Amino acid sequence: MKPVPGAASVIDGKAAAALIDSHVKAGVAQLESRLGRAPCLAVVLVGEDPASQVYVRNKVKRTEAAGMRSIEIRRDARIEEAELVGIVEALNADDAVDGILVQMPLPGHIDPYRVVETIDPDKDVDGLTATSAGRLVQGAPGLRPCTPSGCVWLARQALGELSGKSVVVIGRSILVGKPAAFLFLEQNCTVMLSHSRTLDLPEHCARADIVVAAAGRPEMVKGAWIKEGACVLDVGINRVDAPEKGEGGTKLVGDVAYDEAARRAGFITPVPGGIGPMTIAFLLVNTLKAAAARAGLAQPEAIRGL
Ligand SMILES: Nc1nc2c(c(=O)[nH]1)N[C@@H](CN(C=O)c1ccc(C(=O)N[C@@H](CCC(=O)O)C(=O)O)cc1)CN2
Repeated sequence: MKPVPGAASVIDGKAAAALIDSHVKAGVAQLESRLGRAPCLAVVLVGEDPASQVYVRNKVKRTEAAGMRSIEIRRDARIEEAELVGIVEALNADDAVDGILVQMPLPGHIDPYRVVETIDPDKDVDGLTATSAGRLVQGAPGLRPCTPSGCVWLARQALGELSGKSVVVIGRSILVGKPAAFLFLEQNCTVMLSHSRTLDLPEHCARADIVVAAAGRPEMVKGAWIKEGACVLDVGINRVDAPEKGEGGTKLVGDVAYDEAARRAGFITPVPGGIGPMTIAFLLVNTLKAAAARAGLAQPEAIRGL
C-alpha cells in the first residue's frame, strides 16, 4: 500500500478480511482430508444484546462460508453461571469441537473471567484465557486474540516490516489493548501502553509511527496528535447521536476524529469497515490453527504467516 502525501490511504478492512477468509477457505480444503472432518467452531451467546446477535450471526455465516462446521448455542439472559460453565465444559469434552467462544458482554450476574477460564486453552480461539495470555507474554506458541491480530496484520500490510517502529496503544482492555501491546512487541516494535490516566498522551502520539486507538471514547484522538504519515488503527465502535440524520438518528464513529486524523496520517482505518471485520477473519484463522494443532498436524500452507 502506498501513502498519498497530504491525505491518508484508507485501509479497507472489509477487503482485507475477505482476502483472509479466502485463505482460510483454502486452508480448510487442505486440512479437512487429513483431519477426517471439517474444523468446528462453537459460539455461545447469552441474552438478546442486538449488537452481539449481529456479530454472532456473522461469525456463523463466515465460519460456514469458509467450509467449517458451526455450532451456535443460545441461552436466555437469566441463565445461571454454573449452567453456562457446564455448557463450556461439555464443548471442551467434545473432540469434534476445535474452537469455543463465549460472546461478550455477558449479563451482569455472570463472572466473565470464570466462564472464560473454563475454556480449554487449546480451543480458546478468542485468546482470552489466562493460559493464552501467558503464552502471548512468554512468546510461546498459542492462540492470539483476534482484534489485535487484525491490527498487526493491517499495520504490516501498510508499513511492511514493523521492527523498530514506535507504537502507542490507547486502552488497556484484555480483549484489545494489553494483547495488542504484546503482539506489536513480538514484531520488535517499541510499545507504549497508555490509558485514561496517561499524562501527555498527545505528545506520546506525536512520536508514534502506529497509533492503536482502543479506549472506547468517541473521537478522543485528535488529528493534531498524529505524526505526519503515521498508521492510525481505530478499534473503537461507538454509536452516537447524529442529528443530521433526523430526530433520533445515530451513526457509528471510532475513537479517532477521523477527518482531522486522515489529513495527517499516512494510513488510517475507517469506522465502520476498518478493524471490525478483521476480528472475525482472525477468529476463523484461529479456529483452523486450533484444529490443526489439536490433531498434531502442520498448519495448512494457505494460512502460514497469518
Ligand atoms: N467473545 C468475544 N466477544 C466480543 C469480541 C470478541 O472478539 N470476542 N469483540 C467484540 C464484538 N465483535 C466480535 O465479537 C465484533 C465487533 C465488531 C465487528 C465489526 O465487523 N464491526 C463493523 C461494524 C458493525 C456495526 O455496524 O455495528 C465494522 O467495524 O465495520 C465484528 C465483530 C465484543 N465482543
